[in-house]
Amino acid sequence: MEENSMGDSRHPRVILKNFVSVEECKELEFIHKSCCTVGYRPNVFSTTLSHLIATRSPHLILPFVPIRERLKEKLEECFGCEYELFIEFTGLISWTRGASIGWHSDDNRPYLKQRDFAAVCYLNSYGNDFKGGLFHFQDGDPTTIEPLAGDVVMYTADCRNIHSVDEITDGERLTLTLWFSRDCSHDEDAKLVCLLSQSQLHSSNNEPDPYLPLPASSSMYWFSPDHISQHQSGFDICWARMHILGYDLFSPQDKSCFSALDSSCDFSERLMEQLQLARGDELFDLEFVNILHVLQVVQFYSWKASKLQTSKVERETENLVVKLSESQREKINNLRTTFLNDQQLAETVLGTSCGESRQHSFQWVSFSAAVGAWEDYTRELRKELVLSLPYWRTHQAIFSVPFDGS
Ligand SMILES: O=C(O)CCC(=O)C(=O)O
Ligand SMILES: [Fe+2]
Repeated sequence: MEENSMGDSRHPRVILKNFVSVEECKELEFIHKSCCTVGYRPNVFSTTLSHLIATRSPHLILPFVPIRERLKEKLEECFGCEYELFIEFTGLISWTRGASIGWHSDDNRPYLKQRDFAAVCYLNSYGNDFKGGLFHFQDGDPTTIEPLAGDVVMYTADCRNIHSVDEITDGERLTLTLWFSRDCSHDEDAKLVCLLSQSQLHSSNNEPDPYLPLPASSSMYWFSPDHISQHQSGFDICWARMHILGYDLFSPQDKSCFSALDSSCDFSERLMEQLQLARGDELFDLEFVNILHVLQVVQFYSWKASKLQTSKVERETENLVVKLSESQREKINNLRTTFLNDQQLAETVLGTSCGESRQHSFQWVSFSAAVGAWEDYTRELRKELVLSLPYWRTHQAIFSVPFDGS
């Protein structure tokens, strides 16, 4: 089928090539890998916009804004329903080994009847980043879509577009998925503006540092193979993502409850504790406020590593790290046993044999530069959010506000 053309009216659908830029894909990948929770189905992870607000990272909504706008405009144009649609849901969704979905339409539950259209943006690529995961339409053309970063598929949510996704066999398949509704009572924007207004009030109430993320309940980050044995076997997905990238975590507080054998201490509290990063036999000097804080910086470094390496980093390497002592190592191992209870499973689910050659070489000097660059990035987005929110509240809608004086 030709790009942008509606082809067969019995199966209203559109494929857009390179609709999302490489840089936009990378930024959304950074957000997902530092903020996602376990999803609604086995081996699926998701990041919703309301979750970003709830975990004190509302500024991370901003990178979605221009993409949502362009998608809605394009969809309305292609399907001839200008000014009729509301975004019902926006989310980053990743599927890992074992995830798949059989033939279905996207409005196939009583509580999904408000869905009129779907837009799926592929943020990474079949073959490069994951294996399996091909998208199929049951009838009409095209039948099969090979997900490629930047491409978008849009289709009606009804039974004219029955589709399926093959099982993922390796890697992590990432999409930005939106559903649209004609029913204004399902407008996601109005709900988000309301949540943002509340969180804004909250953060002005003498919060020490509103830039720092706050983890949700630990169960939202716990991956267990059977969904029954919570906290028995499985792993914390934040811990697992850092493990996959070669990091360990150390708790500078000398608390006995960090022993894997001591179950009297509340599990969820440990994620909120101050943490330090370790790598090999080295301990990074900086203390992070909680697991999400470390993870955002680590993922930011992964995103920006190549740039941070080529730019001249003037800072001294010494004083950044110390050698781990024997007892510190032991504490790290205890932590790991608790949070990566099933290390093998974590590596199978979140690790990949795809694209291993693209892993950048690690340097503490450039990591240290990434800490500062992450703070700058966060501060800029915060500023933009604070400026945008009054306009969003007035219009009860989320849109790009041009700050050029107009
Ligand atoms: O990710 C895709 O390609 C489609 C996913 C899907 O069908 C769904 O979430 O309903
Ligand atoms: Fe679907």
